[in-house]
Amino acid sequence: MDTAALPDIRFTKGHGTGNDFILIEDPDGSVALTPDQVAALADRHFGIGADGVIRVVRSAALTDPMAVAAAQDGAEWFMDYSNADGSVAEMCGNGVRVFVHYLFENELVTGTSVVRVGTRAGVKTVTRIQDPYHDGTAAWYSAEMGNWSFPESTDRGADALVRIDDLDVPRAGLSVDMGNPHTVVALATDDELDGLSLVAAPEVSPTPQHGTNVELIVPGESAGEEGSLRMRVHERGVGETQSCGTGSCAAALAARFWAGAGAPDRWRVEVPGGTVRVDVRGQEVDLAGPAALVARGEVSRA
Ligand SMILES: N[C@@H](CCC[C@H](N)C(=O)O)C(=O)O
Repeated sequence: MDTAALPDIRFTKGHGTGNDFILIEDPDGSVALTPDQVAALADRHFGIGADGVIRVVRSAALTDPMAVAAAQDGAEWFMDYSNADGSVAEMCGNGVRVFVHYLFENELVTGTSVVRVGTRAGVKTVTRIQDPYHDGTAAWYSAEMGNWSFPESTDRGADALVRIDDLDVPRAGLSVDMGNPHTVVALATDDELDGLSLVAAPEVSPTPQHGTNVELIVPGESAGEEGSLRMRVHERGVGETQSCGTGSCAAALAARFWAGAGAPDRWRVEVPGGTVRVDVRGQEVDLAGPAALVARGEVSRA
């Protein structure tokens, strides 16, 4: 990492199901990193390494229209999220849980278990909850992710063709708008999912104007009212990651759509980095999962 290109900054490293982030606390909005600086920090060989960089900043300190709207809506804190390549994304489902965990652990918010967070995809309400799947000590949060949508053509169940290394023929994909763009592809077996290389970005046609995250899923057995699926993901602006929160929501919505009438509204999503839970509530969706902070440090030219 060329530290000369970076301001002196303190950082915290955190993750949600292995989707890892560098958090920079900047309450007054004085640390505006360039895309190159974000990419330098996130570089796994020459930097700290992360899937994304999150600035923890007061909504009122920014001029971004979404931050201005968040401040007017009473959301004190804004999640300023960038992908590892320095591109800005609208939303990060794992990131918003880690963000709220950071606020609590650093006493930037006290006396409540519910926080409303400004994001580029609108204000999200995040609540600390009990881990529904394990008896461990992991901190879990549920985020109201807001509205989702399929494209208008979805009555056919697919609206894109996706070419993936190691698969001979393109597969049908379903686009899901979670505030950020997703394309979900169902595969037939666990072996097919596990055997794929996701080093290269899957090619999606027609090419989405702003790119897309691509989720590969294998739906599993339902347990009572809860469906299940396994997922791997290639994230826009990052590459393959251990988990994607908005991607898990998109995957559950696609699996539920493909399963047809009577499909469950609750889905357990197994990703390489752990387990998250998705609840569909009509045109809205909630995402629950763990959040952890693992290290603190300082980037310094001294
Ligand atoms: N990992 C995130 C999604 C981050 C943004 C994504 N790469 C994009 O460009 O849309 C999540 O947990 O949702």
